[in-house]
Amino acid sequence: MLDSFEILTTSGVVLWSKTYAPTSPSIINSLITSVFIEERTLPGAGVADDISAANNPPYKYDQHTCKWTTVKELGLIFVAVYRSLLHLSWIDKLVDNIKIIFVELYGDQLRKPHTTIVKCAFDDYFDQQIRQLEKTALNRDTKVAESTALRAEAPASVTQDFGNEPPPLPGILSRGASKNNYKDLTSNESTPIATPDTSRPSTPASHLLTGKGGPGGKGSRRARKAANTPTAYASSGDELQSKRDKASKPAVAKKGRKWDADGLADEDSDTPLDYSAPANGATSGEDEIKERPGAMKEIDQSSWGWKNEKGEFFLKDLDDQVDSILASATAKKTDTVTSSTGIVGSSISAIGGYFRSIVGGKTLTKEDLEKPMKAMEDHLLRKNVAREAAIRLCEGVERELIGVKTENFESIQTRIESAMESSLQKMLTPTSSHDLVLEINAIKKQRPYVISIVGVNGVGKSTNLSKICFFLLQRNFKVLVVACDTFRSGAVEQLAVHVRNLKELTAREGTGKVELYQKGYGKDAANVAKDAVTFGAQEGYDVVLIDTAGRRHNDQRLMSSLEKFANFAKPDKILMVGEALVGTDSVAQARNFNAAFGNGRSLDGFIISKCDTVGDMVGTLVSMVHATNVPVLFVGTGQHYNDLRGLSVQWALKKLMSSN
Ligand SMILES: Nc1nc2c(ncn2[C@@H]2O[C@H](COP(=O)(O)OP(=O)(O)OP(=O)(O)O)[C@@H](O)[C@H]2O)c(=O)[nH]1
Repeated sequence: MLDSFEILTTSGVVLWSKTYAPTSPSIINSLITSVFIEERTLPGAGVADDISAANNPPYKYDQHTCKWTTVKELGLIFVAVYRSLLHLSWIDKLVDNIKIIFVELYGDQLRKPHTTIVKCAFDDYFDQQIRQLEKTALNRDTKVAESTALRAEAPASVTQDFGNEPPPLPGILSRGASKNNYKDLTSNESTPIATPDTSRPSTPASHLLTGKGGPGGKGSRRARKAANTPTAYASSGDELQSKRDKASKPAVAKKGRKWDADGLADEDSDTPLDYSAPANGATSGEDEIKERPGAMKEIDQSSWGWKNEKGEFFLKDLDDQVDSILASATAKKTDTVTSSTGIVGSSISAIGGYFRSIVGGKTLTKEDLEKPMKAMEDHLLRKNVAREAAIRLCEGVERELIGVKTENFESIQTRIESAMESSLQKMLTPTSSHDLVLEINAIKKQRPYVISIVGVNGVGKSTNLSKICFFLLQRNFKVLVVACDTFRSGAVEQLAVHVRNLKELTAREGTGKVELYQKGYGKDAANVAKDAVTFGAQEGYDVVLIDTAGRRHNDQRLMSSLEKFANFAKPDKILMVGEALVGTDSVAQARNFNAAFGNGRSLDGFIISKCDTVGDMVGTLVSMVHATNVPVLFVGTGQHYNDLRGLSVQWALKKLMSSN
């Protein structure tokens, strides 16, 4: 458990702080005095070097430990204080990330001479990091728990090996892994800075900073949303809205909506969820939605999208901003490292290290490879690859290596690289061409090309459908977007917002044409899809893009309605969106969706969404392909309409083999 975090200048002025448990000011005062004022030599202390928190020795005082890092150029110190009894595996990452984010946000202001920041609204950014590191720690903990359970069944000689990763340790997780674990003892307001109370008394404040409050001072996205109280959201914003609504209303027992075998709502079972236009026959476009009070009319643009300097729309939130700050800092670091290495570079040395005991001139046997392959399997598990997929990949590598005569350590390492590369390549490379543009052009004169998007709830179906739509619009196609999520309240409006954004982009760029087809809620999705395809053909659309309701892959009833859907809509492509974050469940998700369409119909491809949020842990794409032999066609890399990429096997390989 973290007790407090402070950002202060080397002269002792506190720029920002957050306190979770009361701590004595003398802890940080003592750190400053010992390390920064008296410049006592601590082994490895890096005041002058801006080195990472992990490389600065912890400073211990009165049952507390301080982890810190510095930015010499700006004279800044970042300190986290926690009880020495605890081992917080994520603490160095927190300190380093906070340094990167703070410098990115306020660096320019701090560089200006004679500037004083009166108040800095950094709380949101700090909380975001705590949340994110908590989530990562939780994922790792779950994975290792699974791994440990499986190892318990393994022979005693097989020991658990975490490689370079520290084993999971109690910290945030030991307190229940909930985002409410921390009680903020400071107010919700950011800590005022540079006041006598918050300045460290032991040193002169030579470096007072003033200014307008930095980027955070403009108000967080969340704060703006709350202020605007919008009626519809383009992305998960509607979830926030519903949370606010719930909080402000007295609890009323809610009657469950009943669904029949086709996923249709029993009309009498509950209040209709239809907030869209009255379904008065074949409707297209968002105009009719607008006619309904409280639907689209009052949308405040700041609630659903941002515009960049060119005036282009994109969806963005705090997570996105922080991720891109950290990613660009990592990219700068990686550039320097990788410039002297190959695609995988030194990263594979983590696994190559297991071969050090094998001397040159030996012909490799299965026994020689047993330990290194186990290490490689663990490495892949840490990358979010499901166990059975990791085993299959390792078997491929093992097959290539057995019987190979070793020369020296370097040559084994190169062989592992190429064996793993070819094993991955075999798994990930589609066996037939999937050039969407070619396929659409081939049939567009006769009928529209029909694409439907399926997947579990919240994985990014609508967002990635919109990205595909944007891709098609840029290629001048005429696209009909169909709202077949007739189930979740707000889904139609959400899609309408995407269509409106895309229309605006299209109008500016003068390419393609897009309309929305929707029949509101509670209708049979298969019938809506069929009607939409007929409508699309009549109106000369090139592509019909169908969004569907999210469903749990193990919900028999909702999954069975996919068969009727496929029969009625007759899609040319059924694409499943799988979330990169999903982990081991990916195999079951992929298999169940692949088997749901009946009549020999199966999935045609995956879109792996949210790859930007998992760093190097892109194993989900391997797991899903392994489970089904269905190729990954696209990866989602963010929340902007152009954050969609075709799969590059080299990119996946580099991520999977890196030792981070
Ligand atoms: N960072 C990131 N976020 C994404 C990506 N794709 C989608 N999202 C976000 O994921 C959230 C859910 O996306 P939706 O498109 O609403 O998901 P959905 O599957 O249609 O949701 P349901 O209709 O409720 O099942 C939104 O906040 C999106 O902005 C991606 O590639 N990267």
